Amino acid sequence: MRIYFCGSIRGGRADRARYERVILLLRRYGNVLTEHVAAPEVTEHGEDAAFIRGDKFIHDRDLAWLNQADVVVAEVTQPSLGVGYELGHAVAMKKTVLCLFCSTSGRVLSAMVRGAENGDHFLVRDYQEEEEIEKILEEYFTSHFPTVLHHSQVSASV
Ligand SMILES: O=c1[nH]c(=O)n([C@H]2C[C@H](O)[C@@H](COP(=O)(O)O)O2)cc1CO
Repeated sequence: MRIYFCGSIRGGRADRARYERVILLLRRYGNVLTEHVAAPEVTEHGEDAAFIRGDKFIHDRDLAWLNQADVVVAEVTQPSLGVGYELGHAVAMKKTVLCLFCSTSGRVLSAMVRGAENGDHFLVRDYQEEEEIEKILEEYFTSHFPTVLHHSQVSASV
C-alpha cells in the first residue's frame, strides 16, 4: 500500500510535529511516499532551501508519487496552497482520499475541501485531540482497505 501524505510546508510549519505522528501511524498500513513533509529540517521555505533542486523538481516528483499512490491522507488544519493543489489532483486522478481536520484549532476548513466529502472516496474526519487520529486511521483503513495486511506488529511509538 503506497500512501501519499499531504501537510503544509510553505503554508506554515506550526503542525509539523503532528504530521510526524500521523506518518508514524500511517507506516502501520504501508509505505509513506512523502515522509519529508514532517522532516524538521524542512522549514517554511520548503525543501529547496535544504536540497537546492528547484520547485519544478518538487512539483513533478510529487505528482508522480501522487499518481502511484493507493491512498491519499492529508492533514488539512493548517491551510496550504500545495495541499489544496494536491487534493485537487487526487480527485481528478480518482484517488481515495482521507482528510484530517482539527476542529478545536479555531480554523474553518475550506468549503472546497469540506464540500468535496462524498461519504466514499473523499472523506473528511474531524478530531479534537491528536490522540483520536490513531482510531480514525484504524477505522478508515479497516473499512476501505480490508484486505490490506495491517503491520500492527510493527509498534509505532507515537
Ligand atoms: O518543498 C516542498 N516539498 C513538497 O513536497 N511540497 C508538497 C508536499 C506538501 O503536501 C505540500 C505543501 O504545500 P505548501 O508548501 O504550499 O504548504 O506540497 C511542497 C513544498 C514547498 O512548497
